[in-house]
Amino acid sequence: MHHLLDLDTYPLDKPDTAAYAALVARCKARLAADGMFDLPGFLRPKATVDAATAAAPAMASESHRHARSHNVYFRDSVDGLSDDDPVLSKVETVNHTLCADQIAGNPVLDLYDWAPFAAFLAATMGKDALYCMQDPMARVNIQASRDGEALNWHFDRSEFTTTILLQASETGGELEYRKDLRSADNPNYAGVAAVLRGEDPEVRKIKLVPGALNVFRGVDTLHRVSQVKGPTERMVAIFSFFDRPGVNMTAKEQIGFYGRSVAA
Ligand SMILES: O=C(O)CCC(=O)C(=O)O
Ligand SMILES: [Fe+2]
Repeated sequence: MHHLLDLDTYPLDKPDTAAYAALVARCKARLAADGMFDLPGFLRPKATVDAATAAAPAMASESHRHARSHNVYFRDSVDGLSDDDPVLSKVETVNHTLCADQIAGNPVLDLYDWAPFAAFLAATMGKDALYCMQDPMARVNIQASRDGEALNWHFDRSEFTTTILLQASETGGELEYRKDLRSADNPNYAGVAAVLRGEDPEVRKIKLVPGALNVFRGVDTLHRVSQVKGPTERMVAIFSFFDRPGVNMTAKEQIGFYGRSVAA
């Protein structure tokens, strides 16, 4: 893994060392304070460029263009809210997705299947273990956003989101987020509406650098990727982990996310 990852700075391969414990403690503190941590230079510059370059032809020719009008919950209705509640207002998202079965040989798949990666992520999240998905499509996705496109405001369905930016756009493509906007027992609709109106001073913005590992609590951190501007597409690898092994999507889910299914 040394050729792919900066294991001198981030010793994921040495879980029994004080340096590893210190790194995990730092990430946990960042998650608690900011709802997010990022590790610049995690994927080495050459591996980052290689991953983006390897994905580019398939991205141009066979990615799934996913355009949708959605609310922050990706749900048609929410109990207790009328359909015209501002919290349910629709925003537009467009992006282009390559699934794991379309990026064979890409370095990001080697990283995904390297057991210390999941073990490290679990440690930062205070979990006993995390497991790779079995699903041949969903395991790792590479998503591109092109000139004028954005991933709009949403909460994630999974508790944590783990990404590595592979290629930045000239401008735009920043991750905007508002940590701790809701919790399991408080949906905080007024707070959600305030963010959507652009009136929450606690919204923060981070311009990720290519190669940085980024982890955030997407389930209660409202977030979006701002509109990309310029000829270079923003490309990000998204890694899916679960607290149990062997998770697959249903055929319906695959079609919903990717426009095709490989499920039996
Ligand atoms: O592209 C990013 O940086 C964030 C991706 C994201 O929010 C998601 O996949 O749910
Ligand atoms: Fe998200």
